[in-house]
Amino acid sequence: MTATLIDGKAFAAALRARLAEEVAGLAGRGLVPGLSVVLVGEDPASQVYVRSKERMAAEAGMVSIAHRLPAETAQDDLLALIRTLNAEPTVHGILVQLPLPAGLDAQAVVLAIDPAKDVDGLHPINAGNLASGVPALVPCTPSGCMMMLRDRLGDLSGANAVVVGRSNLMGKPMAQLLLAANCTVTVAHSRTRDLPAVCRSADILVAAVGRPRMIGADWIKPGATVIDVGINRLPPEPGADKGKLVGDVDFEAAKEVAGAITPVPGGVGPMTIACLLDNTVEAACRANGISRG
Ligand SMILES: Nc1nc(=O)c2c([nH]1)NC[C@@H]1CN(c3ccc(C(=O)N[C@@H](CCC(=O)O)C(=O)O)cc3)C=[N+]21
Repeated sequence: MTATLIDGKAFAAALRARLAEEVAGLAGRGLVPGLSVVLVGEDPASQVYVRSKERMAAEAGMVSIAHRLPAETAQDDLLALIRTLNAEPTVHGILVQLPLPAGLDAQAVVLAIDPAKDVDGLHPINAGNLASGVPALVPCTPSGCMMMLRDRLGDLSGANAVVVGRSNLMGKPMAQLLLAANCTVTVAHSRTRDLPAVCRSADILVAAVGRPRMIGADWIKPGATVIDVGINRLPPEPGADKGKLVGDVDFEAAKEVAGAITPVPGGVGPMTIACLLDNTVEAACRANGISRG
């Protein structure tokens, strides 16, 4: 069996095209959605993502401003920037790129963000609303995964979904969204007993552990839908300057067993950025009392 490829890159491009139309309509009414991305330190991978977010926001007709701060930035200075962005009416979305350099308290920074501008959906108000079934700003990566699952499977009711990974940014909100879609949800992690057997019970398998190619073919139920959230850079081959980007799933092996699978790159990553733009439009509309169609 050879799996259907879930083309996140194409899906994201279509979503961004729809957003560009919506943004053009909003701009005609004098509202230009604005996103501020805060990047502390010089992590090269983070710099690539932040540039990509800026470019795609601009292509969708939105304003995106990156704030680049040195790794030695003091906690109070970072909090002061967040407070300035909270008070700035042209900024509708604030994203602080994680992880922060050592010495900075990410929890305190997230708490300082106005929940209405928290386009990462990390503030406890948004996380709590999601868990309570109240409309919330939902973390971008899980939203992108849900869009691809709904597109592929339609109704998810009754499906056995296994999420491997329990981070606040991905595993936990993913589990909440799957639960809200009436799946039977298992959240597995590094201490789970017999992880391969747990994964093999999944009709929907979402891998978000950050271990390159950990999930092999024999961990996958034949015909399952596999969403690979991992973005792992392998060490470069001799002579190459950049290592290969791989997921948490051994794609070449898994595609012979799964019913459908997302590739890395070109799967969840591009959807994350498109959903970030969607959240920014959502925040801008809510701030201005505009209901989206
Ligand atoms: N507060 C916060 N929110 C985030 O959402 C967040 C973060 N911090 N810190 C870093 C991670 C990483 N992340 C990615 C987004 C898009 C791609 C992406 O588009 N990847 C391309 C390939 C990019 C490449 O070639 O390097 C793809 O998968 O096709 C990757 C990674 C968001 N993150």
